[in-house]
Amino acid sequence: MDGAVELVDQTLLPDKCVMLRIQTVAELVDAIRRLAVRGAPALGVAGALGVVLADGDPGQIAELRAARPTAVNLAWGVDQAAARLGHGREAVLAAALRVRDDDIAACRAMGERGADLLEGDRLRIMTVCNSGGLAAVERGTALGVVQTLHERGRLTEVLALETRPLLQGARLTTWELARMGAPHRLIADSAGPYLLAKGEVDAVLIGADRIAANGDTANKIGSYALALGAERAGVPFIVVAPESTIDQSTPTGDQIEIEDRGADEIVTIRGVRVAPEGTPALNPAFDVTPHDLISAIVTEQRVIRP
Ligand SMILES: CSC[C@H]1O[C@H](OP(=O)(O)O)[C@H](O)[C@@H]1O
Repeated sequence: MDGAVELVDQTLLPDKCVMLRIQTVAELVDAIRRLAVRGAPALGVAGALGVVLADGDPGQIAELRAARPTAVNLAWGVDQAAARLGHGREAVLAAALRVRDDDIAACRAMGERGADLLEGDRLRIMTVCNSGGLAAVERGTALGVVQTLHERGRLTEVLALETRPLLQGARLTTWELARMGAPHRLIADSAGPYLLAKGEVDAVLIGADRIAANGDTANKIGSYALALGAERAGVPFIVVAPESTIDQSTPTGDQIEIEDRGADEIVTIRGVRVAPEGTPALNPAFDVTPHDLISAIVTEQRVIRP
């Protein structure tokens, strides 16, 4: 890190792969808020590296830590680096790079553990949003399990929800699956529960933004609907997330703050208005899946049965 944080501007994918060179906390906060960088583990790494850019300024560190509320990883990553502030810039940088390197190792371990957990040699996997390397550093969480299954020759296909309103599935997950050569089809969000009911899916794999102490899990809006559909269809519903996403200080999902991202993302698609001018909208960016609808939580260290 030569005084800058470099990251892919995910708002431009899949059309353009452009690297952003971030040199100030203000630039990083903006990138986080507009989802140029997004995904819980990636936010943790960005937050940790952002503490180096803050150069000890407590106001900038506080603003960085609060840039998005739901993914616990952002605050956790900031805290990991900030804990070394009294030991000089090099110590803070070393802590931030450790967050990055630990995430790389964690995603590979989750991929292995998740693939080992699943039974069957020709698996049809459904997923929502994006939980690949773009949402982490490399390989990702739920999509890291998909990549491991693919590498082991055990993947039939991925059914990826487009993931309205910001289309992380349509734009990012398909882009990552195409790059890894994994067979996939894109579906409308509302087709997910129906295809589960039709027996088209062997397992649902999702990432997570915050896992409460009782296992209730906040993830992209639409996850809860898949959990309900999976439960009724008797299909395993598996959360894949690093230990840093588990928040023991939050007792249940009721205490998880769900980010509301405003009406514009609902009434427009990529800048084109799709509802009458002035249409009011509600835009919770996440929902909470109760622990009793979750078959297993796979981390880099263990499989948890909530
Ligand atoms: C690997 S966890 C990624 C997680 O973050 C996403 O949210 P956003 O795109 O708003 O950052 C989504 O909830 C994914 O499951």
